[in-house]
This record gives sequence, C-alpha cells and structure tokens, in this order.
Amino acid sequence: MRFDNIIWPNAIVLAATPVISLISFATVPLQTETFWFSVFYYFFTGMGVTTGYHRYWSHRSYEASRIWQIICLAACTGAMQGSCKWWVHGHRIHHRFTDTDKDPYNANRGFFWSHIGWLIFKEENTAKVDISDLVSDPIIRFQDKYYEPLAVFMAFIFPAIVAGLAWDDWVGGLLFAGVARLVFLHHSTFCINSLAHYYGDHTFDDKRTPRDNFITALITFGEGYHNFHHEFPGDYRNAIKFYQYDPTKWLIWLGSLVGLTYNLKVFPTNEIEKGKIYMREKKIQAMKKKLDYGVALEELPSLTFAEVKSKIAESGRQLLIISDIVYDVTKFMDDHPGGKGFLKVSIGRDVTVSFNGGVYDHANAARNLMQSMRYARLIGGVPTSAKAEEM
Ligand code: HEM
Repeated sequence: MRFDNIIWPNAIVLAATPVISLISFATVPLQTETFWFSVFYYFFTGMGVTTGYHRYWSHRSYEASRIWQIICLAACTGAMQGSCKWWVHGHRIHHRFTDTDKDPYNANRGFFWSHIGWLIFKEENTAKVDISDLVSDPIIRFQDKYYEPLAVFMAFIFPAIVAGLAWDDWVGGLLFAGVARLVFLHHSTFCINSLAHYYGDHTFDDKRTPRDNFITALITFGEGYHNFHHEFPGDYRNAIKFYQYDPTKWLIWLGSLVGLTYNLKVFPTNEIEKGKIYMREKKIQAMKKKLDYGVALEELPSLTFAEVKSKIAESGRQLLIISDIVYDVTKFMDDHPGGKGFLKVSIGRDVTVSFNGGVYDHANAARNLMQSMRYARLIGGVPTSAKAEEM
C-alpha cells in the first residue's frame, strides 16, 4: 500500500465517520425526535444531491427557480460530497467516458473502486468536459469557494443546532443527524456508481455497465433505474412509470405544481420503447442461437429438379419440395402427425400447395420443424406434372 497517493481528507472522513457512528450508537441514547429528524435530514440531503447536483446541475433535465436552487445547494452541501462544481465535473466525465479509463468511477475496475476507491486514491484524469454553465453562476462559485466551512456547518453544526434548540439534544443532533446520517448517505450515493453498475437489468442497452434495479432504486432515492438514466440522461425521471420508485422524480414533479420547477424534460416514449425492443430482440436472438434452425437458406446447395430425382434414386433419401426448397423427410416419415402415407406420395414432388392448404394448412409448428429438414435450394423450377395440389 502506497501512502503518498491517498487523498487523506477523504480517507479520514470516510473512515472516521463510521467509527464515530458505531461508538455513538453504543454509548449515546438516541431520542425519538432525533431519530426522526435524522431520517428527515437523510432524505433532505440525499435528495438534494439527486434533484440538485445530479438531475438539475449535471444534466439540466429541468429548470428551477432560484429558491429551489438555493435549497438544493444547501441540502447538497450537507451531504458532504464535494462542491457542486467538482461533483458535476466528475459526473459529466463519468457519462461521457462511462466504463473507460477516463471514467472516474469506472465500474470495470471493480466494485470497491467504483464505490469508494476513486475517492480515496489519487489518480490523474485528463478528461475534459464543459462546465462553463456552472462557472458563470454566482451561487455555484460561492459554494465552491467556501465549500469546506459550509459543508462542516451543513453536515454537522446545523443538525446539532436544530436538535439542540428544538428538543435540547445537541449531542444527539451532531452524532446521529450529523455523523451517522452522513455515513448512510455517503454509501447510499456511492451505490449509484457501484451497485447500479453491477446488479439489475440492461433494459434499454447493454453496451455499458449501468443497470436497472428496484432495490438499488430504493437505496438511492430512485437513481437505481440506471440503465434508463445512462440512455436518456436528459430525462428528469429515472423510472418511466409514474408508480415506479423514484422519489426524486416525484419531488421535481411536485415542485412543478407550485412553479418551483418547470420545463421538465422527458425523452419521447417512442424512442424509449425502441430501446426496450432492441434489448428484447437481442435476448430473442440469443435464445434462437441455442435452437436448431437448420442450414441457413443462403448456405444451402442448389439442385435442379432432375438432380433431386437422381438423389432420391441413388441415395434413397426421401426428398420433397415446398416453395423452391428441397426437404429431406427421411427420418420424419414415421413421425409425421399427418401420417406416413401423405409424405410417401409427396416424395419427388412439389407439394407447396398441398402443404399450404391443398391438403392441410400446416401450423407454425410444422413450419418451424421443416427448417431443420432443409436439404437444398431448387433451381430451374418443377415440371407441372410433378406438382401436387390435392391428394
Ligand atoms: C417437411 C414437410 C412436412 C412437415 C415438417 C410436416 C409436419 C406436420 C406437423 C408438425 C403436423 C401437426 C399439425 C401442424 O403442425 O399443423 C402435420 C399435420 C399434417 N400434415 Fe404434415 N408435414 C409436412 C408435409 C406434409 C405434406 C406434404 C402433407 C400432404 C401432402 C401433409 C399432411 C398433413 C396433414 C393432413 C396433417 C394433419 C393431421 C391431422 O391433424 O389430422 N404434411 N404435419
């Protein structure tokens, strides 16, 4: 282990906060008010990140009033995940270079790296993305400039003040709503970079690692429908159906009802459905590969009608013709559900009409089955006398 490539401030916060939390749970009584406030503050700061840092500033998936932006920024600061400028820069790089060496949280480097390793170990990343929209915003510049003291205040001091003033639990506010809440929140957010790239379905595309998973969505305020998100990052939703668990989407939508958010962007349903169909088709192709569909039409040898006749005479093969394809039914004679007789009289003849309704209009099962009996392609046609219509 090399110590010179460790980002010590991150390492210390990420190691110390769980230890302090464990000691707190073991030694400090958790008051009911403090517990519920911690849960509230967990959601407030967590959803600040998902609605603010992520869906608003990183992807501009909706527009928001200044008051909404300020509340989100305050919440994000309490999540202690770096300044908005830093977070969005990394996130835009992640989307542009997903799964490559330039992706800061590259999931292909393993679960640990994408979850927390990238925060602890220094690594040079020369990838560039445009964040001029953030740099030109005074509130973003302010938060970036004074990030450290603001983060300490919003993450620890503010919850202590609330719990202290409201129900006289200064220590509980600091330790539970501050420190312990932060530990849960950190790992919940980190799961978006790790878990959401490992477990779940490739609903819309399997080119890259992001996946859709309900459990991950539960842990991450709805960000677990991550395959959708990477395909359609400009959509304010991560889960398309209104009832699918995505509280971030619900919050943004609620904000739009009172004018705090507006111009909520959604990707055209037609295009989303195309993604789903693309993946279903891929799955079907994979299933088809496991089945015997016989020799592909273009790989079949060509035979004239006379050659078909001599093959039958010389080799004893039981060949018949349907729609200019020669089928070898030798092994099928005894198993034909329509009886051996019908096949016997069909040998050496074009039975296209009989097969398609002249005698019996075969179901799909027969049409599938006959693919594995393909023998040759007929060239030059069939003499009228060799065509059977009704038997
Ligand atoms: C490669 C050629 C053929 C294959 C693979 C095949 C396969 C089948 C299969 C799987 C069925 C069951 C029902 C269905 O799938 O529709 C069936 C039924 C039948 N087949 Fe064929 N068949 C072939 C050619 C023929 C020909 C050339 C005739 C007549 C000249 C014929 C006459 C019938 C009849 C009458 C039935 C209906 C049996 C009944 O349910 O009463 N088949 N065939």
